[in-house]
Amino acid sequence: MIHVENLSVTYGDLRALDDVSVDIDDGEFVTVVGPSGCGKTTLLRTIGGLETPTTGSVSVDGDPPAVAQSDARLGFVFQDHTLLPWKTAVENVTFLRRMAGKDPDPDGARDLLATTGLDGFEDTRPAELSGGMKQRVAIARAIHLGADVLLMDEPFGELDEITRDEMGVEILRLWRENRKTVVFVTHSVPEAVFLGDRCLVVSGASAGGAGRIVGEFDIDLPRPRDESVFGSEAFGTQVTRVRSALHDDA
Ligand SMILES: Nc1ncnc2c1ncn2[C@@H]1O[C@H](COP(=O)(O)OP(=O)(O)OP(=O)(O)O)[C@@H](O)[C@H]1O
Repeated sequence: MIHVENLSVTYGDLRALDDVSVDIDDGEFVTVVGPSGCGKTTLLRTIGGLETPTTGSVSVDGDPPAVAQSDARLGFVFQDHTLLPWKTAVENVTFLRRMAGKDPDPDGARDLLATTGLDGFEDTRPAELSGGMKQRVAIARAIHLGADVLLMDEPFGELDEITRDEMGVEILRLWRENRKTVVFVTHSVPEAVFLGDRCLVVSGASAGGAGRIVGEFDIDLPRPRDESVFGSEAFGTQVTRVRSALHDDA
Protein backbone atom coordinates (compact mmCIF):
# COMPACT_ATOMS: atom_id res chain seq x y z
CA MET A 1 0.00 0.00 0.00
CA ILE A 2 1.10 3.55 -0.76
CA HIS A 3 0.45 5.95 2.10
CA VAL A 4 0.73 9.70 1.54
CA GLU A 5 0.07 11.81 4.61
CA ASN A 6 -0.16 15.61 4.79
CA LEU A 7 2.43 15.89 2.05
CA SER A 8 3.74 19.32 1.09
CA VAL A 9 6.62 19.87 -1.31
CA THR A 10 8.26 23.22 -1.92
CA TYR A 11 10.93 24.19 -4.43
CA GLY A 12 12.60 27.28 -2.95
CA ASP A 13 9.74 29.77 -2.48
CA LEU A 14 7.33 27.82 -4.65
CA ARG A 15 4.89 25.47 -2.95
CA ALA A 16 4.16 22.75 -5.51
CA LEU A 17 1.99 20.52 -3.29
CA ASP A 18 0.02 21.44 -0.21
CA ASP A 19 -1.22 19.02 2.42
CA VAL A 20 -1.96 16.05 0.17
CA SER A 21 -3.14 12.83 1.80
CA VAL A 22 -4.10 9.66 -0.04
CA ASP A 23 -3.91 5.88 0.43
CA ILE A 24 -3.54 3.62 -2.59
CA ASP A 25 -4.30 -0.09 -2.19
CA ASP A 26 -2.25 -2.93 -3.62
CA GLY A 27 -3.37 -3.70 -7.15
CA GLU A 28 -5.37 -0.49 -7.47
CA PHE A 29 -5.21 1.64 -10.64
CA VAL A 30 -5.30 5.27 -9.57
CA THR A 31 -5.26 8.11 -12.07
CA VAL A 32 -4.22 11.67 -11.25
CA VAL A 33 -5.59 14.41 -13.45
CA GLY A 34 -5.19 18.16 -13.31
CA PRO A 35 -4.03 21.25 -15.17
CA SER A 36 -0.44 21.89 -16.12
CA GLY A 37 1.78 22.90 -13.22
CA CYS A 38 -0.60 21.77 -10.45
CA GLY A 39 1.93 19.34 -8.97
CA LYS A 40 0.97 15.96 -10.49
CA THR A 41 4.55 15.09 -11.45
CA THR A 42 5.79 16.28 -8.08
CA LEU A 43 3.34 13.92 -6.36
CA LEU A 44 4.44 10.99 -8.54
CA ARG A 45 8.12 11.76 -8.11
CA THR A 46 7.73 12.01 -4.34
CA ILE A 47 5.95 8.64 -4.22
CA GLY A 48 8.87 7.34 -6.31
CA GLY A 49 11.51 8.70 -3.94
CA LEU A 50 12.82 11.14 -6.55
CA GLU A 51 11.70 14.18 -4.49
CA THR A 52 11.77 14.57 -0.72
CA PRO A 53 8.71 15.73 1.26
CA THR A 54 9.14 19.20 2.72
CA THR A 55 6.56 18.26 5.34
CA GLY A 56 4.43 15.16 5.74
CA SER A 57 5.40 11.68 4.66
CA VAL A 58 5.16 9.00 1.98
CA SER A 59 5.60 5.28 2.47
CA VAL A 60 5.42 2.25 0.17
CA ASP A 61 4.50 -0.92 2.06
CA GLY A 62 5.66 0.81 5.21
CA ASP A 63 9.08 1.75 3.79
CA PRO A 64 10.44 5.08 2.63
CA PRO A 65 10.13 5.30 -1.20
CA ALA A 66 13.92 5.38 -1.60
CA VAL A 67 14.11 1.94 0.03
CA ALA A 68 11.33 0.59 -2.21
CA GLN A 69 13.12 2.05 -5.21
CA SER A 70 16.45 0.47 -4.36
CA ASP A 71 14.65 -2.89 -3.94
CA ALA A 72 13.28 -2.50 -7.51
CA ARG A 73 9.71 -2.41 -6.15
CA LEU A 74 8.94 0.76 -8.13
CA GLY A 75 8.87 0.97 -11.92
CA PHE A 76 8.76 4.28 -13.78
CA VAL A 77 7.29 5.06 -17.19
CA PHE A 78 7.70 8.67 -18.27
CA GLN A 79 6.54 10.62 -21.28
CA ASP A 80 10.03 10.58 -22.75
CA HIS A 81 10.45 6.80 -22.63
CA THR A 82 14.16 7.10 -21.58
CA LEU A 83 15.29 4.08 -23.62
CA LEU A 84 18.98 3.64 -24.23
CA PRO A 85 19.46 4.40 -27.95
CA TRP A 86 22.37 2.01 -28.47
CA LYS A 87 20.52 -0.98 -27.06
CA THR A 88 17.89 -3.09 -28.83
CA ALA A 89 14.33 -3.40 -27.53
CA VAL A 90 15.08 -6.63 -25.68
CA GLU A 91 18.34 -5.25 -24.24
CA ASN A 92 16.45 -2.18 -23.01
CA VAL A 93 13.87 -4.40 -21.33
CA THR A 94 16.48 -6.56 -19.58
CA PHE A 95 18.72 -3.62 -18.65
CA LEU A 96 16.98 -2.59 -15.41
CA ARG A 97 16.91 -6.16 -14.12
CA ARG A 98 20.63 -6.40 -14.84
CA MET A 99 21.20 -3.12 -12.96
CA ALA A 100 19.13 -4.41 -10.04
CA GLY A 101 21.32 -7.54 -9.86
CA LYS A 102 18.49 -9.82 -11.02
CA ASP A 103 18.60 -12.54 -13.67
CA PRO A 104 18.03 -10.49 -16.88
CA ASP A 105 15.77 -13.24 -18.28
CA PRO A 106 15.94 -12.31 -21.98
CA ASP A 107 13.43 -15.04 -22.90
CA GLY A 108 10.87 -13.53 -20.53
CA ALA A 109 11.64 -10.09 -22.01
CA ARG A 110 11.01 -11.41 -25.53
CA ASP A 111 7.70 -12.95 -24.44
CA LEU A 112 6.64 -9.70 -22.83
CA LEU A 113 7.59 -7.68 -25.92
CA ALA A 114 5.54 -10.10 -28.03
CA THR A 115 2.50 -9.66 -25.77
CA THR A 116 2.82 -5.87 -26.06
CA GLY A 117 2.61 -6.15 -29.85
CA LEU A 118 6.33 -5.93 -30.61
CA ASP A 119 6.75 -9.39 -32.05
CA GLY A 120 9.52 -9.11 -34.67
CA PHE A 121 10.96 -5.88 -33.22
CA GLU A 122 12.84 -7.40 -30.28
CA ASP A 123 16.23 -6.74 -31.85
CA THR A 124 15.43 -3.28 -33.20
CA ARG A 125 16.96 -0.11 -31.74
CA PRO A 126 14.75 2.76 -30.49
CA ALA A 127 15.56 5.08 -33.43
CA GLU A 128 13.78 2.63 -35.72
CA LEU A 129 10.67 2.32 -33.53
CA SER A 130 7.61 4.60 -33.60
CA GLY A 131 6.64 6.65 -30.51
CA GLY A 132 3.98 4.11 -29.51
CA MET A 133 6.41 1.23 -29.93
CA LYS A 134 9.01 2.96 -27.76
CA GLN A 135 6.41 3.45 -25.04
CA ARG A 136 5.51 -0.25 -25.28
CA VAL A 137 9.18 -1.09 -24.71
CA ALA A 138 9.29 1.27 -21.71
CA ILE A 139 6.15 -0.34 -20.24
CA ALA A 140 7.53 -3.85 -20.86
CA ARG A 141 10.77 -2.78 -19.14
CA ALA A 142 8.92 -1.60 -16.02
CA ILE A 143 6.84 -4.79 -15.85
CA HIS A 144 9.86 -7.04 -16.52
CA LEU A 145 11.70 -5.40 -13.65
CA GLY A 146 9.13 -7.09 -11.44
CA ALA A 147 8.17 -3.85 -9.70
CA ASP A 148 4.96 -4.04 -7.63
CA VAL A 149 4.15 -0.40 -8.31
CA LEU A 150 4.15 1.32 -11.69
CA LEU A 151 4.44 5.10 -11.62
CA MET A 152 3.41 6.48 -15.00
CA ASP A 153 3.75 10.16 -15.91
CA GLU A 154 1.83 11.10 -19.08
CA PRO A 155 3.23 8.00 -20.79
CA PHE A 156 0.98 8.45 -23.83
CA GLY A 157 1.22 12.25 -23.97
CA GLU A 158 3.23 12.34 -27.19
CA LEU A 159 1.10 9.83 -29.05
CA ASP A 160 -1.65 10.46 -31.57
CA GLU A 161 -5.19 9.94 -30.32
CA ILE A 162 -5.81 6.55 -31.90
CA THR A 163 -2.52 5.09 -30.67
CA ARG A 164 -3.23 6.63 -27.28
CA ASP A 165 -6.59 4.84 -27.04
CA GLU A 166 -4.98 1.57 -28.14
CA MET A 167 -2.24 1.97 -25.55
CA GLY A 168 -4.88 2.58 -22.89
CA VAL A 169 -6.56 -0.74 -23.71
CA GLU A 170 -3.13 -2.39 -23.76
CA ILE A 171 -2.07 -1.05 -20.37
CA LEU A 172 -5.36 -2.27 -18.86
CA ARG A 173 -4.75 -5.74 -20.27
CA LEU A 174 -1.20 -5.82 -18.88
CA TRP A 175 -2.48 -4.54 -15.55
CA ARG A 176 -5.13 -7.30 -15.44
CA GLU A 177 -2.52 -9.94 -16.18
CA ASN A 178 0.19 -8.62 -13.87
CA ARG A 179 -1.88 -7.00 -11.08
CA LYS A 180 0.47 -4.13 -10.34
CA THR A 181 -0.46 -1.07 -8.37
CA VAL A 182 -0.54 1.78 -10.88
CA VAL A 183 -0.41 5.53 -10.33
CA PHE A 184 -1.02 7.18 -13.69
CA VAL A 185 -0.70 10.94 -14.26
CA THR A 186 -2.50 12.50 -17.20
CA HIS A 187 -3.88 15.82 -18.48
CA SER A 188 -6.76 13.99 -20.10
CA VAL A 189 -9.99 13.55 -18.14
CA PRO A 190 -11.37 10.86 -20.51
CA GLU A 191 -8.11 8.91 -20.21
CA ALA A 192 -8.18 9.21 -16.41
CA VAL A 193 -11.77 7.92 -16.30
CA PHE A 194 -11.20 5.14 -18.82
CA LEU A 195 -8.20 3.71 -16.99
CA GLY A 196 -8.79 4.27 -13.31
CA ASP A 197 -10.47 2.48 -10.43
CA ARG A 198 -10.23 5.85 -8.78
CA CYS A 199 -9.44 9.28 -10.15
CA LEU A 200 -7.77 11.99 -8.07
CA VAL A 201 -8.30 15.54 -9.27
CA VAL A 202 -5.41 17.80 -8.38
CA SER A 203 -5.66 21.53 -8.77
CA GLY A 204 -3.91 24.56 -7.48
CA ALA A 205 -6.03 27.47 -8.60
CA SER A 206 -7.89 28.09 -5.36
CA ALA A 207 -4.87 27.47 -3.14
CA GLY A 208 -2.63 30.21 -4.44
CA GLY A 209 -0.87 27.85 -6.84
CA ALA A 210 -0.10 24.94 -4.53
CA GLY A 211 -1.50 21.62 -5.73
CA ARG A 212 -4.15 19.96 -3.59
CA ILE A 213 -6.55 17.08 -4.13
CA VAL A 214 -9.83 18.84 -4.94
CA GLY A 215 -11.82 15.77 -5.90
CA GLU A 216 -11.70 12.02 -5.64
CA PHE A 217 -13.93 9.78 -7.74
CA ASP A 218 -14.52 6.05 -7.72
CA ILE A 219 -14.88 5.01 -11.34
CA ASP A 220 -17.48 2.29 -11.25
CA LEU A 221 -17.41 1.40 -14.95
CA PRO A 222 -17.38 -2.36 -15.45
CA ARG A 223 -14.13 -4.12 -16.33
CA PRO A 224 -12.62 -5.32 -18.59
CA ARG A 225 -12.88 -2.03 -20.48
CA ASP A 226 -12.19 -1.51 -24.15
CA GLU A 227 -12.77 1.27 -26.70
CA SER A 228 -16.54 0.61 -26.66
CA VAL A 229 -16.64 2.23 -23.19
CA PHE A 230 -15.96 5.66 -24.75
CA GLY A 231 -19.43 5.73 -26.28
CA SER A 232 -21.32 4.71 -23.14
CA GLU A 233 -23.56 7.02 -21.16
CA ALA A 234 -21.95 5.95 -17.87
CA PHE A 235 -18.54 6.96 -19.21
CA GLY A 236 -19.86 10.39 -20.29
CA THR A 237 -21.40 10.92 -16.84
CA GLN A 238 -18.13 10.11 -15.06
CA VAL A 239 -16.15 12.41 -17.36
CA THR A 240 -18.59 15.24 -16.66
CA ARG A 241 -18.28 14.73 -12.88
CA VAL A 242 -14.48 14.83 -12.99
CA ARG A 243 -14.48 17.84 -15.34
CA SER A 244 -16.78 19.78 -13.02
CA ALA A 245 -14.42 19.20 -10.09
CA LEU A 246 -11.61 20.66 -12.18
CA HIS A 247 -13.64 23.62 -13.39
CA ASP A 248 -15.13 24.36 -9.96
CA ASP A 249 -11.61 24.89 -8.71
CA ALA A 250 -10.36 26.93 -11.67
N1 LIG B 1 12.76 20.79 -9.78
C1 LIG B 1 11.97 21.87 -9.68
N2 LIG B 1 12.46 23.06 -9.27
C2 LIG B 1 11.67 24.14 -9.14
N3 LIG B 1 10.35 24.15 -9.43
C3 LIG B 1 9.81 23.01 -9.85
C4 LIG B 1 10.58 21.80 -10.01
N4 LIG B 1 9.76 20.83 -10.45
C5 LIG B 1 8.53 21.38 -10.56
N5 LIG B 1 8.56 22.68 -10.21
C6 LIG B 1 7.41 23.60 -10.17
O1 LIG B 1 6.43 22.99 -9.32
C7 LIG B 1 5.13 23.18 -9.86
C8 LIG B 1 4.49 21.82 -10.08
O2 LIG B 1 5.18 21.17 -11.14
P1 LIG B 1 4.79 19.69 -11.63
O3 LIG B 1 5.76 19.33 -12.71
O4 LIG B 1 4.69 18.81 -10.46
O5 LIG B 1 3.34 19.95 -12.23
P2 LIG B 1 2.47 19.06 -13.22
O6 LIG B 1 1.07 19.15 -12.74
O7 LIG B 1 3.05 17.70 -13.35
O8 LIG B 1 2.65 19.85 -14.58
P3 LIG B 1 2.57 19.29 -16.09
O9 LIG B 1 1.21 18.71 -16.23
O10 LIG B 1 2.77 20.52 -16.92
O11 LIG B 1 3.66 18.28 -16.25
C9 LIG B 1 5.31 23.98 -11.13
O12 LIG B 1 5.08 25.34 -10.81
C10 LIG B 1 6.74 23.76 -11.52
O13 LIG B 1 7.25 24.87 -12.22
